[in-house]
Amino acid sequence: MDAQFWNMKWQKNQIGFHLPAVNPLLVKYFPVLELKEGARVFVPLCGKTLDIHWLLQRGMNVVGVELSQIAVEQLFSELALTPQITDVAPNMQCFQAKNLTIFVGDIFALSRVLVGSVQVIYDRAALVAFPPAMRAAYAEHLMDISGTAEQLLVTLEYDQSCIAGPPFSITQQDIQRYYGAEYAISCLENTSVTGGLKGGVPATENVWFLKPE
Ligand SMILES: C[S@@+](CC[C@H](N)C(=O)[O-])C[C@H]1O[C@@H](n2cnc3c(N)ncnc32)[C@H](O)[C@@H]1O
Repeated sequence: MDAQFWNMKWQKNQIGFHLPAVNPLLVKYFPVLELKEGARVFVPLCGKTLDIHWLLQRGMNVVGVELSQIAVEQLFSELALTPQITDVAPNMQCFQAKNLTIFVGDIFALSRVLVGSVQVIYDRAALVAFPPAMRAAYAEHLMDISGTAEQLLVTLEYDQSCIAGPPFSITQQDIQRYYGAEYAISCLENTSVTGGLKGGVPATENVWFLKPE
């Protein structure tokens, strides 16, 4: 899953991962985060998720990162915001308007200085977007650039031999392996995915709260 793979998905508008409504799991578990108005929420691999609209409406400051410029242009357009665009690093631009800052580029090229201080990470469809070989590096880098901020993390679990990812299946043991040394991990919910994944493969959507220890 390299940049070309994802850029092609956006170019061809093959964005089945993009939900047509705000994720009900975010709405349900947002109170667990106990965020005050103005808190900074980091949304890695944000696409143009409607969850960002919802977080902004709740008075949050949102910082995201996304490879695809198409996605980010659509995000700002759908929010009726005109971004100021600046070059902030080689192959990295920053789109900024009001309480929204989106870095356009590879998350692995993003530094802690650029991200700034964040209270929480909201990871929906980011960890699961990386194949197993890249996942530990993503988890390490995410902790590094966020100062190991607490996380609301949504993952999927299913029989990986039935279909190829993304999204990839992630087990509780995986979460423990990637994050167990730095966070206390609580599972908030396991829900069956209605109709299964891609043609009906039974799957569970898991919601995790990761609190730095
Ligand atoms: C599965 S989608 C999830 C999007 C969003 N979180 C959502 O819930 O709709 C993964 C997104 O991550 C972006 N992406 C993939 N690899 C990336 C990387 N290394 N750095 C930044 N963005 C990346 C893709 O372009 C895609 O929009």
